[in-house]
Parts: sequence; C-alpha cells; structure tokens
Amino acid sequence: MDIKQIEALSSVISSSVAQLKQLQSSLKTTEHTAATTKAEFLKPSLEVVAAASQLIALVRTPERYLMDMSTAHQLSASLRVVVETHVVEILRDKGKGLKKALSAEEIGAYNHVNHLKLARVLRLLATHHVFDEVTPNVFANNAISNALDTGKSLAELEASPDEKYDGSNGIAALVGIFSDETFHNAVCTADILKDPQTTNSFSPYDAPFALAWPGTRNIAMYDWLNLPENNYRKKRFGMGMHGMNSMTPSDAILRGFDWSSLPPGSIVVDCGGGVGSVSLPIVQTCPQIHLIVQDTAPVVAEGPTFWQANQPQALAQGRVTFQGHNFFEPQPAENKNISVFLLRMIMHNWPDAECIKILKNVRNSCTRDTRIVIVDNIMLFASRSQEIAGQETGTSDPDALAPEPLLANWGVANSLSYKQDLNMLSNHNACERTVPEFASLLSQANFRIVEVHQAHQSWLPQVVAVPI
Ligand SMILES: C[S@@+](CC[C@H](N)C(=O)[O-])C[C@H]1O[C@@H](n2cnc3c(N)ncnc32)[C@H](O)[C@@H]1O
Repeated sequence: MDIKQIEALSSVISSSVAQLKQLQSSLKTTEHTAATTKAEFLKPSLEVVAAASQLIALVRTPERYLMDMSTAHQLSASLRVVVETHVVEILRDKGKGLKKALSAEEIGAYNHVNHLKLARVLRLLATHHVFDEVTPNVFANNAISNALDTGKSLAELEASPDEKYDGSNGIAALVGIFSDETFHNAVCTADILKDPQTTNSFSPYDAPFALAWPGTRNIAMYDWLNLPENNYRKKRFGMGMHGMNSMTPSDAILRGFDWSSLPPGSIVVDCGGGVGSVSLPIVQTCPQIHLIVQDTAPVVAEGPTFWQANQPQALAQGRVTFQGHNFFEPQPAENKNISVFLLRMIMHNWPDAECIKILKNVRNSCTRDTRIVIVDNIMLFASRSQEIAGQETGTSDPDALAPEPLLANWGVANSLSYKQDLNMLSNHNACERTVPEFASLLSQANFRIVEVHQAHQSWLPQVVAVPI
C-alpha cells in the first residue's frame, strides 16, 4: 500500500474540509444543497471528492474495487425504478411522521410495485446515500433523493404520465434518460467496438444505439426520438436538457463570450437550441439582441410555450423567433448578417464529418464579423502532461488542472465529463473534444479560434471562433 500517497490524499481532504467548515460557518443553514451550489464551495468540494475517491482506489483491494465498478449498473437500474414509479413523490405526499417515512409495503400500495423487490432496490440506493432506511424496510427521502422530485402531485403524475417531467427541475428526466436510453445503448458499446465492421466506423448509424433497440439500424438517435411513438422520450429528453442546465448557474451562458458587446440590432442564432432555454439569459440581459431559436420542427414547436412562461415580453415584442431547421441543410436564406451562431452541446452529439457539415453550413452564411460560440465540455487528459508530442497543448489554462497529488483532470470529481464522452459514443458515435480537436474541426470549416473560456469543472466552457 502506498502510505505516502494515502497520507498526501488525506491531508488534501483535511485541508479542504477545514475550508468547507469555515465557509459553512458563514451560512445560516446546514442544508446540503444550499452549501454545495455556492461558487466558493466548489473548489474545496471538488478536492474532497477527487481525493476521497483516489483514496478509496488505493485502500480497497483491486478485486473489490473492480467488483464495485462492474456492478455499478445496478445503481442506474435502481434509479430508473424509483423515477418511473414515483417513489420520491409518494414519500413526499404520503410519508408519515417527522421524517415522512413509509414502509416498502406502504409505498408499493401506491405504485403497485412488489414491496419485497422494491425494498431491495431502495436499500441499494440507501446504501449509496440516496434515501434513508430509517428502520428496517422503512424509507424516507433525503437531500439527494429530494433532487429527483418532479414537484407533481400523485394525481397529476397518474393523470398525464407523458407530461410528468414538465415544469420540474429536469433532474428526474435526466436520470430517466441516463438510466434508460443511454443505459440500453451503453450495453452494446463492447459489441460495436469488437465488430471489425463497426469498430473503425464514425458513422452516426454505427453507434451502439443501432444495436440497442429494435429497428434502429438505419436511424440516428435524434430522428428516432422525433418518431411519434417516442413522444414521451422526446419530451423527457427536452426536460433532461433543462435538468443538465439546472445544475449550472442560470447565467452560465453569460460567463464567457461578452454578449453585451454586440451592437444594437444584433441577431443571435441558437442552432439546435431546443426551446431556447439556454439563450434566455442573453435575451434577458441584452435588450439589443434579437434571438432566433433553431431546432428540428417538432422540438422548436414547443418553444413559444416555454417563452410564454418565462419571458412573455420578448415573445410579444418579436425579440425571440423560432425556425424549424435541419442544420445539415444550408442556413435559411433570410438568415443574413448574423452576429453570432451559438452551438451549445451540439458538436458533442456528432462525429467529426457531421460536425464539419454543420459548421460549413454556418460558415456559408457568415459575414466577416460573425462569431461562432461553441459551448461544450473541453476534455483534459488524466495524465499530468497535457502535451502530445508534435501537437499543440490540450489546455491553454494551467488553472484548469487539479493540483498534485490529485489526478490532473480532477479524477472522479470530473467523471461526468468522461461518462458524457462515452454517452455520446453510445448514443451517437460522437465524442467530447480537447481544444486541439476543436481547432482542427473548426479549421476544416474555415474558422479559427480566438477565445477559449475554461469553466473549471463548474459550467460548460466556451470556444469562440471567427471566419478565416
Ligand atoms: C444536446 S441537445 C442541446 C440543446 C441546447 N442547445 C442546449 O444546450 O440545451 C441537442 C439539440 O440538437 C437538436 N438537433 C438534433 N439534430 C438536429 C438537426 N438535424 N437539426 C437541428 N437541430 C437538431 C436536438 O433536437 C437537440 O435539441
């Protein structure tokens, strides 16, 4: 056992915990979420998570460690059970006593899940700190399970199951996507990677998704989500994107490119913008900007409802408009003199060839003054060195790296980025990218990078490029 390394990691934990204690003393509440969402808690929290997980890898036997990892799918599967059978809402509305607890049998009477099986699902989750098992077979929500609450009453959930995620924070929807569609797809990753026919293919039709569902051999996942029979999944996907955004500061899009520098009358096109929820803060804070939300027709059709609920004035004044558009086609002819094309979480959905097609279509309607703003994960290598011989450096910002003895990419504290990278592989045969990979993509569509805004593991970084 590497005792020196273990001691170094435990001293990172002790000093970060001391910082958290000091910060906590300035807060009036001990509530878990109140603290962890505050910006100043971010670095010490990251350090504790990174160091503690690195420590576990050192002190656990390798065999135990591998068993824990290879059985982790049961966590996803169990989360899907509780999200789809409304356990959190049942405990919230029907729970008894101070802790609002119910036995598995009582929960099962509401959601019709066999209580003996449900208790085992809930116990695995409670063992991983999601729910409390307050007495044998009796469970209550805790801070972590509460984040899965859709906010809907049981009557609403039963009356319109397709709408169940609407109006919520989107976390249950995101967990639903990860533990259902993405989980199914990931099961087939090894089959696609081992098959000589598909291993070297970067076609979106050769994603593990193609093997995971009946009839998905020749359809990309987004087109499949838009099929009428997948309406429930499409809605859940839209709310899941909202969930992803709800985990970052609401003004994250403003922390990078300077939107306020755009002159009056500037037009911003949010390509693949969903309903436009991400660009809402741009419209709210920059009255000089007109926003066009572009996405496939079925998705953008939901846009006016979102804006009516969140910024009705912009809708009434025509400051936000909607375009059903396929970004593999040339930009609509009326899109002239566009100041900025925003592409948030778009590049990571597509293999290089498709990204270049999307970028070229954008490039063809750029003027000399147009900017493109790409918002996506920027990947770091796990090694301390971020250089590949003969290539430009992977990160221009040394502050993006974790201090030693932590893994340079923040290890498990940053694992969602790496899981998302593989989610992109299993869903779309796509990937998250490093700065040099973005530079290469962009140059093939005649753009060059002028700004990189790192986000230090807290919101999505931005890459700003201009036409060459
Ligand atoms: C990962 S989501 C990102 C949504 C939004 N930009 C955000 O950051 O929350 C990708 C978006 O691309 C859209 N999309 C997929 N294929 C498209 C296409 N061919 N043309 C236009 N939009 C497309 C999807 O409907 C979806 O809204």
